[in-house]
Amino acid sequence: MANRSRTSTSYSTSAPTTYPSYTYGEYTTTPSRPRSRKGTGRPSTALPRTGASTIARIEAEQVICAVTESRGIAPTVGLAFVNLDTGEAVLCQICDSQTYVRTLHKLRVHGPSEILIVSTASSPKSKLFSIIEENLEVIESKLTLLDRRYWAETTGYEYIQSLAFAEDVEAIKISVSGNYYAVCCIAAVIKYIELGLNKTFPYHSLRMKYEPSEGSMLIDVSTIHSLELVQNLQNPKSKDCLFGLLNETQTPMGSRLLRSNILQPLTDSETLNTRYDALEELTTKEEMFFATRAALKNFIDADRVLTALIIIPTKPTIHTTEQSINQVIMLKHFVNSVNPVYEALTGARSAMLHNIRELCAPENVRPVQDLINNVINEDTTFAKQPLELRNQRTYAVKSGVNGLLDVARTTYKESMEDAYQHSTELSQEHDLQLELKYETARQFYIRIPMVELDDRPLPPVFINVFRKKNMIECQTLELMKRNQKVTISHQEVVLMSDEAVQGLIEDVRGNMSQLFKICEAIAMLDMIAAFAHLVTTQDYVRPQITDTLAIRAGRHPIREKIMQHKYIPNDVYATQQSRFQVITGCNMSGKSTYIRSVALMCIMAQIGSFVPATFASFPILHQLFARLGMDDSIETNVSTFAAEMREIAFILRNIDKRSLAIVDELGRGTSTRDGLAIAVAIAEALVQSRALVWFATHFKDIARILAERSGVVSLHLAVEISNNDTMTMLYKVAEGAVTESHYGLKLARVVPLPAGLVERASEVAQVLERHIQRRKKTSLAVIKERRRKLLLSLKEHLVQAHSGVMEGEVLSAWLRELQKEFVKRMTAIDEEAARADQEGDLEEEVDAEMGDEVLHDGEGVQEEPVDTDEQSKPRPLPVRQKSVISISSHISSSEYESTVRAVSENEY
Ligand SMILES: Nc1ncnc2c1ncn2[C@@H]1O[C@H](COP(=O)(O)OP(=O)(O)OP(=O)(O)O)[C@@H](O)[C@H]1O
Repeated sequence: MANRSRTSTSYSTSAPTTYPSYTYGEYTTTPSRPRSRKGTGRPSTALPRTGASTIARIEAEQVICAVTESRGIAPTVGLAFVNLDTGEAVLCQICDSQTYVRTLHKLRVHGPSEILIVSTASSPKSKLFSIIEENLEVIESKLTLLDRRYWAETTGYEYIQSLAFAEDVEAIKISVSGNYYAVCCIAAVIKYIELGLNKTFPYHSLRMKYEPSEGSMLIDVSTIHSLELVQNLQNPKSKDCLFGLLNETQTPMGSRLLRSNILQPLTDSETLNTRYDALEELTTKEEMFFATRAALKNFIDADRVLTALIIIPTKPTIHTTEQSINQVIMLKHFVNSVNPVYEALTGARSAMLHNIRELCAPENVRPVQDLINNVINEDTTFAKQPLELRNQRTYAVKSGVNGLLDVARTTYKESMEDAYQHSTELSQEHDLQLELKYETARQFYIRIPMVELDDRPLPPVFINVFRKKNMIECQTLELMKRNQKVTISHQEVVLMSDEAVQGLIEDVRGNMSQLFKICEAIAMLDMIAAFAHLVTTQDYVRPQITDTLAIRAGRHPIREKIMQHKYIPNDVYATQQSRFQVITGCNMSGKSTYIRSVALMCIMAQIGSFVPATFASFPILHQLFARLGMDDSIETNVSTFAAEMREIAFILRNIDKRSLAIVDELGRGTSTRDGLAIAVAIAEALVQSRALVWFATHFKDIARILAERSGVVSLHLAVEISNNDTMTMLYKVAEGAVTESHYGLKLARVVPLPAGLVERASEVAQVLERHIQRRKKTSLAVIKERRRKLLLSLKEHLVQAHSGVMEGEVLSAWLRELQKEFVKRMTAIDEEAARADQEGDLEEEVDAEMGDEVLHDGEGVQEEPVDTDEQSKPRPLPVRQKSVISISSHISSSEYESTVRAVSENEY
C-alpha cells in the first residue's frame, strides 16, 4: 500500500494559512503572510528567486491587483492593476497554461503590493490561488480575499465609463469587449480601494489602458473575427478558418494550445526558432514523425483529468465517488500513454523535442504509476463504452483492499448474469432474436429488429417501447428490476472502493506539478506534430525571423485549400522604406485575398508553423490589426460607417512601428468624396505610424496623393483585357496603381445580370462622363463671365474718370483705389478658377469610377445657366495666370489701351 501521509491538497501548506477575507465594512489592514513552502518536498511552481524584485516595481508604490480566472480547462485569467501612486490602471486578460506562466509574468511586471482574489478560490484552493500563494514572496506581495459579489462586470464597465480619461473611454471599451474577466477585476480593485482603503477617484482621472500579455502579439477581437482566425464567417461550423486548417492535432490539449497560440502568437524569436527546429526535425525524420503521431493518438484529455483531481467536492455524492474512480482510471491511462512518446522521440536532437522527451522519461512517470499500481488492478483500462467503463470501475481497486469489496463484486457479477439470463429466456420464450444493450440513463434495454416480428404484434411483456429506424427498443418489468439490482451492487462496490481511491488521489496530488508539466509537453508536441503533418501534405517553408517582411510565392493558406482552380502565388516585400503599400485593382482581382494572406502568414510564422510560400522572412510583430469589409455582418451593416470609424480609431490609437495592419476598402460606407477624404487622412496617419500597412482600395487617388511620401509604394492586381473587352484576372501583383477604368462595368458583363442592365449602366456612365466634362466647362464659363463683368465695370469707371471733374492728386488717389479694388476682386476670381479647375480633375476621376453617387445626388440632370454664345464657342482660359494679366484676353486690346491711355494722359 502507498504511504498514506495525507495533505489536504498538493498546494496547501501543512498548517492552515489565514488571509483577511473582506465583505462590506470589515476591512482590516494587516493581512498575515503565508508560510514558506520550503521543505515540503514537492515540486514547486514558484518563480526562480533570482532577481526577486519585480521588473517594474518601484519601491513604496502602492499597486492593488485583482485576479480571477475562468472555470474552464484552459484557464483564461483576468487581471487589473491600479497604481495608487501614479493613478494608472491596467487591465489584461490572458489565455494561460496550467502553470500560469503568463499570469505570473504579468504579476512580476506590475509588482502589485496587494493581490485580491475571490474568496471562494481559497476553499477548496484553486490552482491559480495555490500558485500565486506559492509565489507571493517572489512577487513581494500580500494576498487578500474579497467577496465574490464585488467582481461584477456591469460595475466594471461603469467604472471604465466614469473613471477613465474621457478621450480613452471608447477605445478602452473596445479593447476590453469580450474580456469579461479583466472587467470584473477592475470592478473588484476599485471597489476594494473605495471601501477598504477609503479612497475614491474623481471622474475621468485614471490613466486606464488595456495591455495585451507581454511576449505575445495583440490581436483584437474584431481582427480575430474578420480574419477568420478561429471561426469561419459564413458558416461557424465550417473548418475553413486558420484554426480549422491547422488543427491536425490529436489530443484535446494540443488543440487547446493551438487555439490559444493563434489568438496570442509569440513575440520571442528564440522560442520561435526552437519551435521551427523541432518542426524541421519532425518533418525530416519520417520514422519519428509517424511514431509520434501514433503515440499521441492514445491520449485522453489530461488537462481535464488532472484539473478534476485537484478539486475536492464539498458535498460528495455517489456520482462524484463514481467520477473519482473514473478519473483514476483515466489518470492511469494518461501516465501509461507517456512512455510511447518517450520512445518515439528517441534520437531527438532539437532542443524542444529533446526536452519533451526528458519530461516524458520513465523516471518522471514511475512514481505516479507506482502509486496507481498499489491500488488499481493491473488490467484496469480506460473504456469509452459506458457498460465497459462501469465494469472497469467495479473491478478497478485491487482485491484484498477491503474484504467486503469482493463480496459486493460477486453480487454485481451475479446480477449482471441475471440480466443476460433474462434476455436469453425472453428470446427463447417469444422466439425472437433479442439484443441486450446498455446506456447510462436506461441501463439495460432490449433491441429487436423489426423483421423479427414478421407482422406479429409485440408481446405485452415488453414495455417502454419505441421505434428507432428499423429497430424496436423496449424493456420488461423484470429487466428493470434486474437493472436495479445491478445498480445497487455497483454502488456498493463504488462506495467500498472509495476510501482506497481517495487515498490514492491524495497521494497523486503531490505529483501534480510534474504531471501538468508532462501534460503541457504533450500538448506542445501535439501542436508541432500537427504543423509537421501540414508541412508534409502542403508545400510549406520554414520562415526566418529578420527585420524584413519578404515572401516569395506566398499563398493564402485557407483559400488555396478550398479553391476549385489553381491558386496563383504572389510575392510580398516590405521594409520601412516600403511600409505602406496601396493595393489597387479591379473588383475580384484578388486584393483582399492578397492582403489577408500576408496577415495569416505572419500569424502562422509567429506561432511556430511553417508558411505556404517558397521563401519567407518575417519581422517580429507585436500587434496585428485588420480592418476588413463588413459585408458579411448583418449586425454591423446597420451602421457600416460608424463601425468602420470606431475600428479605425482603435487602430490609430494603438498602432506603432512594431505593428502590421491590413485595411480593405476603407471609406465605402459614406459619400464618395467624404470617403476619399477620410481614407486619405487615415492613410497619412498610418504612414506616420511607421507600421507595416497593406491598404487595399478602389480610390486610385490615394496612390496618386501619397505617391511622393516616403515609405509608400503602390501596387495593383493585374488583369488582362482582350479585344472584345472581356477581363481575365491574373491574380498577380504588379507595380503601380491600376490603370483600367470602368472595370466595374466590364466585370458586370460576365455576371448573369438581367438582360439590358449592363447596357443601360454603360449608357449612364457615358452620360455621366459627358456631364462631368460639361460641368467642368460650365463652371469655368461662369468664372469667365464674372471676369468679363469686372473688366467692363473697370472700363466704365475709367471712362467716367476720363470725362469727369477729378484731377491732380484726387484723381491719382481715386485711380490707385480703383486699381487696388480691381486687383483684389480679380485675384479672388482667379483663385476660384484655379480651385474649380483642380476639383474638376479630381471629380472627373472619382465620379467616373463612382458614377453611382452622381446619379443618386441627382446632379446628373442639372446644369447651371450659361451664356449660349460662350457655350457654343468655348475658348481656352488662362485660368492659372494671375490677376490683371488676364485682362487683355477679355476685352479687346485696343479698347483697353485706348481707355488706359486716355486716363493716363489726363493724369500724367
Ligand atoms: N491568388 C489567387 N489565385 C487564384 N484565385 C484567386 C487569387 N486571389 C483571389 N482569387 C479568387 O478571386 C476571388 C476574388 O478575390 P478577392 O475577394 O480577394 O478580390 P478583391 O479584389 O478584393 O475584390 P473586391 O474589390 O470586389 O472586393 C476569390 O474569391 C478567389 O476565388
